[in-house]
Amino acid sequence: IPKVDFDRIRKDFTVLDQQVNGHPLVYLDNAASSQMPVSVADRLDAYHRNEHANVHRGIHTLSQKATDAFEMTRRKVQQFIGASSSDEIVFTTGTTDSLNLAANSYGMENLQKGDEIILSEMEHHANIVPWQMVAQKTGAVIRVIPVLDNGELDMQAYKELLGPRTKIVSVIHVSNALGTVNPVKEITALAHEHHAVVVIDGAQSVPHQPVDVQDIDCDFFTFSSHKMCGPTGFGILYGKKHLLDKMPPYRGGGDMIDKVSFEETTYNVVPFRFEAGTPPIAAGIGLGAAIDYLNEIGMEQIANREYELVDYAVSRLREIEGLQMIGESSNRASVCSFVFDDIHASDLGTILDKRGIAVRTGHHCAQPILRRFNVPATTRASVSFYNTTEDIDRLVDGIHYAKSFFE
Ligand SMILES: Cc1ncc(COP(=O)(O)O)c(CN[C@@H]2CONC2=O)c1O
Repeated sequence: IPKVDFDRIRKDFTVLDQQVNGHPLVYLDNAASSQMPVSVADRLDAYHRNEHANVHRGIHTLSQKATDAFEMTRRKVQQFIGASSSDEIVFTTGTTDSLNLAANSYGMENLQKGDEIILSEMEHHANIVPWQMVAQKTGAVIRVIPVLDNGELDMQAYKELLGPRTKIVSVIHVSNALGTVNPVKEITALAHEHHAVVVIDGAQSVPHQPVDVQDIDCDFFTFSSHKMCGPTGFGILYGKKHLLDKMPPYRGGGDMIDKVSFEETTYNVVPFRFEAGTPPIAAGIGLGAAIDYLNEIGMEQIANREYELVDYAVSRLREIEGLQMIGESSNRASVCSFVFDDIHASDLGTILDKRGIAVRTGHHCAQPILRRFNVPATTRASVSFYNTTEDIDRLVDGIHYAKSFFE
């Protein structure tokens, strides 16, 4: 496989060419949202300028062309995550929407009082709150897999939590707060031994490594376009066809119906049953362009590049006196989270921004895991394949500069 020239790749991200506060931008907030290559921005521009029309029911040419381009993304997503059919690809507005759909449609239909939903201590709020809402309505109970001191799941505790009342296991693939990559294939196999259904929150895995949902054998898988070089406002719920077929829609309106009368309404087939109203057409086409871009580089190459960068970041950060990494797992993707005893994360983030360095500080919509590590906030640097070791060096220099303020 020819080695990818990532220096040339970086030039595709013109947003990185700017100055921030008089310094060249160093963008290390990719876990929050990735940047968009020129080819995706151009695709969106071309659609808006020359191709826009509403999709699915138009009989005129422009509508058909927009429909073809939009539905092409469904097939691209199917191929990208290794689904067996494009019918298993539901378009949503993002991972949060996808998880709410899984919880409100599959959850509400299949949970009885006393049934158990297993989550983990490191979940993002998008994979906690929808299940709490459904548990309140159904009387189901939420059980939580603890996280070890190194930021990995306590798999022994997980095995002990599994039992005859376990109906759903919903866990994060890669922690957006710690960077830990969880053994989702093993988690799924263990859950299936107890006839539980498995939902994987893949928001932080799909952008950074090859994902094969049939190999994992999970029942549902969710992710967002804006974390994988695509536009915001668009995401995916993958679901095994035999499960989606039995799920009721949880949002009603146009397109998701077959026949409507005031006496009775019948629904469209899967996946359209779950896609009410005019979809974010441009964003869907933009995601298709993002997948083309990622496929051209190759997810293996992207994963290897990012492992190199995150390993370099961890080794350089570890040299800094007083820095405490939160989440020490060697099996990590993209994210480094850290704290200092004597510098609050938001102060550090503000000073880094003054030097053109973009990181995220706070609880990263994962308050339980920060509480577990007894920290109010962390500073999180998250890399993507278009970052460089110079970006990491600038981050480390920026931290030393910030420390000088507090010494
Ligand atoms: C693991 C995980 N799950 C769900 C979500 C929600 O995705 P949407 O916002 O696209 O619905 C995020 C977003 N990550 C947050 C967003 O900002 N910083 C983060 O780490 C996430 O990292």
